[in-house]
Amino acid sequence: MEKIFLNNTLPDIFSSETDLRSEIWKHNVSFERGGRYLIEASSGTGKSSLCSYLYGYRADYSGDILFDNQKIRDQKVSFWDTIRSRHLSLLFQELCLFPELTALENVLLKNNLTNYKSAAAIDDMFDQLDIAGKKNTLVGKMSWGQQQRVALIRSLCQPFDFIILDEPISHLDDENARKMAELLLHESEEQNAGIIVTSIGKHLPLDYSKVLLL
Ligand SMILES: Nc1ncnc2c1ncn2[C@@H]1O[C@H](COP(=O)(O)OP(=O)(O)OP(=O)(O)O)[C@@H](O)[C@H]1O
Repeated sequence: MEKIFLNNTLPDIFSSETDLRSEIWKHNVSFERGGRYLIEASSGTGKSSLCSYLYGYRADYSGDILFDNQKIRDQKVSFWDTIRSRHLSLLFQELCLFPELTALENVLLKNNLTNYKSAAAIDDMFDQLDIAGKKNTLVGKMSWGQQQRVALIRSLCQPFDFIILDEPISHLDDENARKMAELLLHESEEQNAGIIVTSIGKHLPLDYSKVLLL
């Protein structure tokens, strides 16, 4: 996938809104593979809705969203299976890790779908994010900031053309945010992938090619 295109897209819930200041809703917006995009949002402007639309969980919007030239509305489960395992990775704001599994088990669940990363490469990522000692800890017993790092590692354990990160550093200090950005950038450059980050506060420190207000 080379391009994600939003064509006059608007969540149904905002259809009667007369004071939209968004640079995304009701606009034509392109996210290009290889680009780095920051979406700055205030609470309630539809950040989670946008992520749900792009990941195929919801379609309560007007206008269109296209992956390359293909509209994503009404696509079959098999389309989304391929997209989610090979083309688009999402780090959920709520992380969606399994608390009753260890950090490593959570990561392997994803990696086993494509065997994209070797065991050594996964170990390296735990090292780089300073949570090597937590690999065998149950996620339910980890802090939220530690869980955010596990969720990033999991999101990198698949091939992708684009990666979407929904408020990835809300619970991280600057040093850990920097380490996360470094790992993300390295992995994305290897795949020439596009990065889309949302933020309502602290920004993941990247050299963004475009900043858009939601
Ligand atoms: N599953 C849903 N179906 C329909 N409308 C929804 C759904 N979830 C949220 N909304 C509505 O969409 C609007 C935007 O909500 P959304 O959760 O996308 O915002 P957000 O920018 O992510 O907010 P926050 O940063 O506070 O989490 C809200 O008015 C909300 O009521």
